[in-house]
Amino acid sequence: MALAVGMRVLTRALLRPWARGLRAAPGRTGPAAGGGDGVRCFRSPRVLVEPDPAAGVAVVKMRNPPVNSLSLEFLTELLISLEKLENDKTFHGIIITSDCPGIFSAGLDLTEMCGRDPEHYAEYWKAVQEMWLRFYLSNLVVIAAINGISPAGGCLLSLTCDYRVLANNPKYAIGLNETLLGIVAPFWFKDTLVNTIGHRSAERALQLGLLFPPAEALRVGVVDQVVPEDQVQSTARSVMAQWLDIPDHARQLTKILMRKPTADRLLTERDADIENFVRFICKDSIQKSLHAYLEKLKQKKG
Ligand SMILES: CC/C=C\C/C=C\CCCC/C=C/C(=O)SCCNC(=O)CCNC(=O)[C@H](O)C(C)(C)COP(=O)(O)OP(=O)(O)OC[C@H]1O[C@@H](n2cnc3c(N)ncnc32)[C@H](O)[C@@H]1OP(=O)(O)O
Repeated sequence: MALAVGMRVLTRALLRPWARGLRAAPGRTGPAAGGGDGVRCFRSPRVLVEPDPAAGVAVVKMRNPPVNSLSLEFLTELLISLEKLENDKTFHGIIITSDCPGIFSAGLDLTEMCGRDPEHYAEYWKAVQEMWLRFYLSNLVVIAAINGISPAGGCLLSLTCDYRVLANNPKYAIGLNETLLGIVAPFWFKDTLVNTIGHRSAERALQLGLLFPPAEALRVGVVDQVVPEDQVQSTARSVMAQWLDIPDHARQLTKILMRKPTADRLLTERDADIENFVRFICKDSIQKSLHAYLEKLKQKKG
């Protein structure tokens, strides 16, 4: 228990000033209808939290249209929602899913990594690290109900969860496809994938930038279950019930035992990782590839 408490104190201490600022800002987040049972539901412009207090579960819906790209503001709102749910003893599990049809998350927001200054890149990267740390080490059971395509950072967010349910739709794919953009998945992205699918499969997937369609994602282990699209949420709910049957303290400590060594690697190298990112992303060649990639996305529309 002391270990679990220690980890929570540590991760809380890591909450960035940008998050503290936003938390204090009136009107950005606030209590909304949660029923007459005293349970509060928190909303923010890009995150909709639907609480089910009787089950001890909240559904966190990402709604940052058009593609749920993980912008600085969106990451901040996600972290604040997670923290509020963790601090509310009513909740033992969350289901993270998308409110944008066909897209779970398009990953990191490319516009945060293009044409900005080094200070911005550093701030953004710290927020990405924070998202990974907070979700990966959350004391809650976190289940991803993946109802759309989930490349790169979207896949990373799913990989932080305890269980992944993917909709069986041939248009959906999931994976760390960074090399296709000419960029390199950082060591903690890689570690998370290795912990999920093993070294050999991760090496192949990372070098080739593979985006796995549902059947392959299940075969390689990037997801735990593939179900018809209309059963993603209900499956996530029944899996959640099974996880919540386990005594919470034993499950939480086991989670920390499994994940702490991976998280510690980033925690001890956090500043160096930010410096590496800023150095890498500021390179002319990288900026050119990212600009070209964004242009290609825009031109796709015709
Ligand atoms: C040595 C190493 C040291 C340090 C580390 C250094 C490196 C960096 C590591 C960085 C890791 C990066 C992780 C990432 O997540 S990068 C992002 C990867 N994401 C993708 O490749 C997905 C891109 N998007 C798509 O493929 C499609 O948009 C998608 C999701 C299939 C949806 O398709 P569709 O419905 O047709 O929608 P559009 O393509 O038309 O897109 C609509 C609109 O959204 C914009 N957009 C899409 N994706 C992003 C994004 N990730 N960020 C920002 N904006 C995005 C797109 O441009 C369109 O904009 P418009 O203005 O035209 O409406």
